Amino acid sequence: MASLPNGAAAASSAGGGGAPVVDKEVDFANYFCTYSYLYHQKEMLCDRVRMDAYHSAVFRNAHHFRGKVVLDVGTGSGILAIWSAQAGARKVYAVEATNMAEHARELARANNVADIVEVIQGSMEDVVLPEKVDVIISEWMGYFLLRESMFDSVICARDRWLKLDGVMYPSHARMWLAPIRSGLGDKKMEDFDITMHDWSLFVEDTASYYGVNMNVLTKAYRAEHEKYYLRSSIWNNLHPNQVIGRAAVVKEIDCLTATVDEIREVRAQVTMPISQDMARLAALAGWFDVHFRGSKQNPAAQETELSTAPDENGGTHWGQQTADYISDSIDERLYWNTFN
Ligand SMILES: C[S@@+](CC[C@H](N)C(=O)[O-])C[C@H]1O[C@@H](n2cnc3c(N)ncnc32)[C@H](O)[C@@H]1O
Repeated sequence: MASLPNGAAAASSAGGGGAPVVDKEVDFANYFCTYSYLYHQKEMLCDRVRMDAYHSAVFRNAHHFRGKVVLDVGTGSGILAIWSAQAGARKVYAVEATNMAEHARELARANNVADIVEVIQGSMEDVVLPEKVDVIISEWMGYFLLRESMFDSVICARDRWLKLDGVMYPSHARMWLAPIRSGLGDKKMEDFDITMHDWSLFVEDTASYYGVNMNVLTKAYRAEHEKYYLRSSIWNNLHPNQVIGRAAVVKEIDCLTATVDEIREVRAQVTMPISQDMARLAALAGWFDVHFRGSKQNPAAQETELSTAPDENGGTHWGQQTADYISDSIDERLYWNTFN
């Protein structure tokens, strides 16, 4: 989960927790920082669609967990590790980069699984486990699936620690795009015009009050705001009736075999016929789903799906990412928001 709609990672003054223990670059530090707050973990724990999907996936497939060794990548509050233990795992390594690890430890103790769940505080990339694992479970998905790049850490964990016949939870992921109608594009355009008008007043005032002409910076200011208002996708929670044509899969990922190179860039040629009469194409919306199918050798007894598609019942905290269909650079805007 990313920290805030539209991926704006920010620490809140609410909640406890402390500084992250990993020393990464600045935005990476911000990213980890939010996860050290209980309020933020609670947001994820309150997403019923997300919770129900993982809960069903684990308990309907307890045979994958019974007597097995499990690795939970990014355990956060420890919820997936605790479920794994309750489903019968012999040992669960629960790795968490932030100080949330201490709360996860506390929670495991309070739920009587501390003898099974071993919480390890550290970056997954650096952690050394004493053994290989049968199952890797992780909730690594960001906006439009790849926003946080946490899947890189899962791939790293898989390549280092998963047994050859091991299982990934989730096992598969897909990215979707669909044509939509929305008033958001017009609103963004309006906001952009207001911002530029405000700038011209600022330029006039600075010249008349302080004797310096700022107009030479207008072009740069416009470019900066074009990127913010017009060339980045935004978070949205769409109603299904805003989807005006057929959605298309733009990327399918097998979590057991995917490589970092494979997810570095997503390109697809798709056809999305508009099916609603009189509908104006305003934007494209992107979302994802993941599946829990086990593996070929070790299939799930019951497959589970977690979908973040537009849903009339409110959907998930991931919502959808929308990019206005106003120029030919839509792919660039989705790219920008997904990977930066
Ligand atoms: C989306 S949250 C999921 C938390 C919990 N598993 C759940 O489902 O509620 C991802 C968690 O992974 C942690 N995390 C992300 N990358 C990590 C890494 N490379 N090593 C260790 N922890 C990581 C974050 O700090 C965060 O707590």
